[in-house]
Amino acid sequence: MATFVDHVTLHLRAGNGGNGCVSVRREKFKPLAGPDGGNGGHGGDIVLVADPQVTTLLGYHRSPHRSSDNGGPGMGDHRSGANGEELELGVPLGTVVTDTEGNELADMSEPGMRFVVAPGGQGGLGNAALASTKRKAPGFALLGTPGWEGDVELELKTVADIALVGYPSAGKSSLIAALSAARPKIADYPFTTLHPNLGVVQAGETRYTIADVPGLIEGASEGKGLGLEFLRHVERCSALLHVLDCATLEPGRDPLSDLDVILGELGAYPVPEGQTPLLDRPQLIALNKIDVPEGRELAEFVRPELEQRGYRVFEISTVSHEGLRQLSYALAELVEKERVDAAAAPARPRITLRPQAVDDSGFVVRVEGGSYGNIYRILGGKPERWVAQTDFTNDEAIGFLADRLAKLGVEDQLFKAGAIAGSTVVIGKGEGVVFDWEPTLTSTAELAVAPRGADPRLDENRRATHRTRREVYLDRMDAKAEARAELLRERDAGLWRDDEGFAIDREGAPVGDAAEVTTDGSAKDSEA
Ligand SMILES: Nc1nc2c(ncn2[C@@H]2O[C@H](COP(=O)(O)OP(=O)(O)OP(=O)(O)O)[C@@H](O)[C@H]2O)c(=O)[nH]1
Ligand SMILES: [Mg+2]
Repeated sequence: MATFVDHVTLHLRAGNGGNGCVSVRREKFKPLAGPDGGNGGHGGDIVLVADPQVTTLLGYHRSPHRSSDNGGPGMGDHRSGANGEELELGVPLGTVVTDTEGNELADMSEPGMRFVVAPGGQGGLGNAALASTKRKAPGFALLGTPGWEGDVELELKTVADIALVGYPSAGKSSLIAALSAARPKIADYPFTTLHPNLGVVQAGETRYTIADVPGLIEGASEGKGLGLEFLRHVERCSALLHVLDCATLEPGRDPLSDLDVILGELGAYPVPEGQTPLLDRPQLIALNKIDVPEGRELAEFVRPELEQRGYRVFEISTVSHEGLRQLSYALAELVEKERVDAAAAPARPRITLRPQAVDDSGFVVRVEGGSYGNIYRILGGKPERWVAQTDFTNDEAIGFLADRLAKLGVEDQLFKAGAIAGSTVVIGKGEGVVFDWEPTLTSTAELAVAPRGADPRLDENRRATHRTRREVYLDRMDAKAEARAELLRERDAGLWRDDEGFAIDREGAPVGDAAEVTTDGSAKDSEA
């Protein structure tokens, strides 16, 4: 069974960048002749290309996982790794790309349009490229960054010059089959067509496309029948052809009231901003099934009224092919006019070609409370990429990262946010990379004054100033003096006893048999 797919979720993984290489050139008599590690190659991008040859998203429905090649690693002797090959995915014209939250990323409406949906990772620099006058022989290289990985939604919105609209079984599919090479399913029950069919019509010099859309019923714009789901296909067509059934046997239906219902539904459909409301687009009317005698009578009966309402009306039969030629030429004329108008109209604003504008300039420090105190989270394109590029088993690489972060101003911002030495710092979203922060700034003066309003000195590690220390000293001296005076008073009163509990007489000599052990000092003296 043919499945129609107009909506798929693609799972993408763009190639990772290759790692840079650490290598030192060796020459005869000169074993350390400078760094020569090459750069890693870039990972391949995944690119969506609007391709008129592709008509369906079915291939992506069947295999939604796509990935592009990784970049090759750098090598010694200044050899760079190969770039990963770009993966091009052809999508039909009219494919709208959205992220998983439903934000539109790109509208693949023009043939050949390219959209980098998943950028590949960056290749890491080799140690040759990292050498500078200060760091003549780097013992590290940068890692390649991972390619973009995630899901995007593809939705096919039919783009055609003319959309056929009408009640179920009005003969829309029959008409497209009669006018073009399209062979949709035709049957005598409502909602035979479950997905739009596209047909290409050649009328004289003009070639145009028509879309056969599933039948509309009352309430379609609120989602009744197959309505809402399919009105969005009408949204992308520049003109409408109403197909009205003149031979229906259903009670209570006639071409005029059918038209009013359809117009009501089209009018209630909210088109996206910047697009012409459906009813403001050019419309023609085809009165179908005039091969049936009652049908022809009815068509002739309603025709004047429709013309009075300003429509061009065609009486046709998809069975006998009566009236089809005039209709196809009239449509061609309309399409030509639309094309001229569209060319004259100011160009529509260009659409975004990147998933998000890559904001590489800045970063933010976010303070998050945690069970072990505040966590300082650094978010930003550069810091996050730099972390991904760092080989954390290599101290030199870590030092390089620290220098880069400091140069970007990350340290200053951490101070401002109130971080102190030993604070937990996380770079990146989610788990990120966690550090115990060791400020690399050398000036302690800077350390002390930096966190305005949140001076760590006010908290635990308070260091006494000269003055307070003096005060404390004097206090202590006073207390000592007082204690001594008290002691002397007690001794004078004969109350005082030494540690062992012996009373001491006025001269300071112990009383009784404790003579040898009065004090440590006197015992030592006697030993010596
Ligand atoms: N007698 C006669 N029957 C027709 C004509 N056009 C279509 N039919 C019949 O009407 C029925 C419905 O035709 P479809 O072309 O499937 O109608 P549809 O508008 O595509 O219907 P849905 O896909 O359900 O919306 C079929 O049985 C056709 O054979 C016509 O000009 N004359
Ligand atoms: Mg149909």
